[in-house]
Amino acid sequence: MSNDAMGAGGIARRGLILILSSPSGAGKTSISRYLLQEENEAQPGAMHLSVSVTTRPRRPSEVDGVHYRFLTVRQFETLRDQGELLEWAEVHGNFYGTPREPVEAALAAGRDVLFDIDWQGTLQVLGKMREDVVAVFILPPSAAEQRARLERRAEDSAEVIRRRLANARTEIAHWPDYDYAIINRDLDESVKQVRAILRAERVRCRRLSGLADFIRTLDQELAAQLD
Ligand SMILES: Nc1nc2c(ncn2[C@@H]2O[C@H](COP(=O)(O)OP(=O)(O)O)[C@@H](O)[C@H]2O)c(=O)[nH]1
Ligand SMILES: Nc1ncnc2c1ncn2[C@@H]1O[C@H](COP(=O)(O)OP(=O)(O)O)[C@@H](O)[C@H]1O
Repeated sequence: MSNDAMGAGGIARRGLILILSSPSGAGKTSISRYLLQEENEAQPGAMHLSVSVTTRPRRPSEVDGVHYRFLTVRQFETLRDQGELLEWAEVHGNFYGTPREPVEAALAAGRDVLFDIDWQGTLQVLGKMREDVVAVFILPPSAAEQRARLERRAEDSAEVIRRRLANARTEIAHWPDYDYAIINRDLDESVKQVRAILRAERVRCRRLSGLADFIRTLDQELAAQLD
């Protein structure tokens, strides 16, 4: 495929970067999973997940290379120092970063790319690629529900859960940096809302790289009709 995928009505468009951020336990990983599944069922290959690198320990349910690439601090620093990360941050005492090359390849192939990154990474990507980014903030319905979700997930120690809840206060303060906010009460409803955002953002005029040609042709047709 060329640099641009086909947008609505067969008009070529650029891929976009969809960022989902949330305090831990709000549900962004769950939303991402269903979103990817539904989008790629609707149009195979439409959406690519950016798999981050991290120095945090792997959770029992996670697969290396699928959910994250798990690295030592030394390996992480090498990638970062070689300029291979589009953005990176320290979150909850561990390093996380987005490998640059797979993102560039996906966008160049006209695919949309999903990022699950925190507010620090979001600011870096906004600084570099604002026009391509749609940033969505996912929030839990309440602090009690957020804690209950982290406890039900049962993949982190009590100490790790405490730290994540403490960091949530800093994270939610960054809501003004985002384009959209979703309160994740019902998972299906939240996935629907993200898909509605995507649907609209895909037909933003500035993403429709084929629009100028389409309008030129339309204008010529109109002129010919009036001759
Ligand atoms: N800046 C940045 N943040 C990331 C990246 N990958 C994950 N994160 C964020 O790091 C935080 C912790 O993620 P994780 O350890 O998976 O815990 P969870 O949020 O409780 O599922 C979340 O806010 C993620 O969005 C990345 O590549 N860059
Ligand atoms: N809308 C929801 N209602 C109830 N439980 C949810 C909802 N969304 C996610 N969960 C559950 O809450 C826990 C945390 O969700 P997860 O997607 O891992 O959050 P995050 O990636 O934001 O840390 C998981 O056990 C998940 O199944």
